[in-house]
Amino acid sequence: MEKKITVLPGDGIGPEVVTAAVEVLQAIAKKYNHIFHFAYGAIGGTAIDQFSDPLPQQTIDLGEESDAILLGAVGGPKWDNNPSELRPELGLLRIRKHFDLFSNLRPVQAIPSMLKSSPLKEDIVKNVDLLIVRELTGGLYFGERHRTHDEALDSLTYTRPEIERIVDNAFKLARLRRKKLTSVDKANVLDTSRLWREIVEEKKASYPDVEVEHSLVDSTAMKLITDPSSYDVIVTENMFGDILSDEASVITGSLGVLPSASMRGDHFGLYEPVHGSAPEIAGKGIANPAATILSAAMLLNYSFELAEEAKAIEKAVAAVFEKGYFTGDMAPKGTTALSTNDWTEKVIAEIDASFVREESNSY
Ligand SMILES: NC(=O)c1ccc[n+]([C@@H]2O[C@H](COP(=O)([O-])OP(=O)(O)OC[C@H]3O[C@@H](n4cnc5c(N)ncnc54)[C@H](O)[C@@H]3O)[C@@H](O)[C@H]2O)c1
Ligand SMILES: CC(C)[C@H](C(=O)O)[C@@H](O)C(=O)O
Ligand SMILES: [Mg+2]
Repeated sequence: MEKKITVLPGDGIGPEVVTAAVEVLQAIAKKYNHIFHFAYGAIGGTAIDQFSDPLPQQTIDLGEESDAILLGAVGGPKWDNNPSELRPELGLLRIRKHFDLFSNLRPVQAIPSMLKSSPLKEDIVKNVDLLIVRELTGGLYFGERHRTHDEALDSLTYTRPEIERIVDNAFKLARLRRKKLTSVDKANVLDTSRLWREIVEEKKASYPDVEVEHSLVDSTAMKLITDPSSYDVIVTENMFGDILSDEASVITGSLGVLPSASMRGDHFGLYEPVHGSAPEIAGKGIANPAATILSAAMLLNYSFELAEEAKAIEKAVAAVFEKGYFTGDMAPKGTTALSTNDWTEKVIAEIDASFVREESNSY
């Protein structure tokens, strides 16, 4: 298979974790005889520095010409006092909107070897396998806004079609999993949430095999920590999904392992870790690349329908954790943490080794 991937490293640790993921994709291409063309573009703070624009037209054009986008992270203190139209984060919001990537999938799985890295009790996290489906192109992030010296406005709007498409998407995903859908809102206060809840109730009839519950976002935040294994698919609006997904990283022990896929309903997608640019550790070569490597696995699975290759990456990552290799964010006390490069090499070695094993099994 021959495919074109746009790579947008971004800021902070973005370039470090993206380099790791590209190396893993190259290893997969070599082993499975695929050709992946990587075309690099600018986004975020580095794009502001080079082009005075957090999402230059060249970057959009690259994305248009490619089959998928792999992104690192944007943002950092250097640009924190910029005017709102020159913020790195705006590049991310604009690329999501431009490509209509309304469905952001954020899986959270606690694999046994990670359990010791979680501050939560092993009993609580051991069976967690949930998927947050976050609406990504509406809500507060894209509402009418205004700012004067003494007043600021951010508005939260959702239309029926915007809610319908993400809710449908979540029901379909729940069907492929354990068939339980938790819709998270703040319907005791917000009108957008009441509309959201009404639509989930209407849609329920089309998916009679899926069990549905409604849950208020504040108590969901609590239950996500006290009883995370009770969730299968969680569907929610943009801002709630942003907050709950960072919270869910506590289950796995680090933000550095949560991947994501942002989809628009066909095979095209943008893949990025849930975490940000972690400026305080940038340039040190110690960032955890697992989230971006696992995002690359999602890319292979969803955009290229290469399920076996995606599985090979996931298995390799799990095997590296299983053997007790961790970067600093996850390494248990008293153990030596691996650098980003060394940890990535372990993953590539696992991919190579498993491939040799499978090849020899076939004779
Ligand atoms: N998708 C994105 O590009 C994205 C997402 C979130 C935040 N941001 C931006 O990132 C900047 C920093 O934000 P923040 O500090 O609130 O969030 P962050 O996710 O960058 O970092 C939160 C904490 O997690 C740690 N961390 C994150 N990823 C890690 C990794 N791969 N390995 C090891 N440790 C990791 C950081 O060191 C920090 O302690 C801000 O400018 C913010 O706007 C960007
Ligand atoms: C950087 C920011 C705009 C972004 C968001 O809020 O969507 C980030 O936190 C994320 O989770 O991808
Ligand atoms: Mg976030």
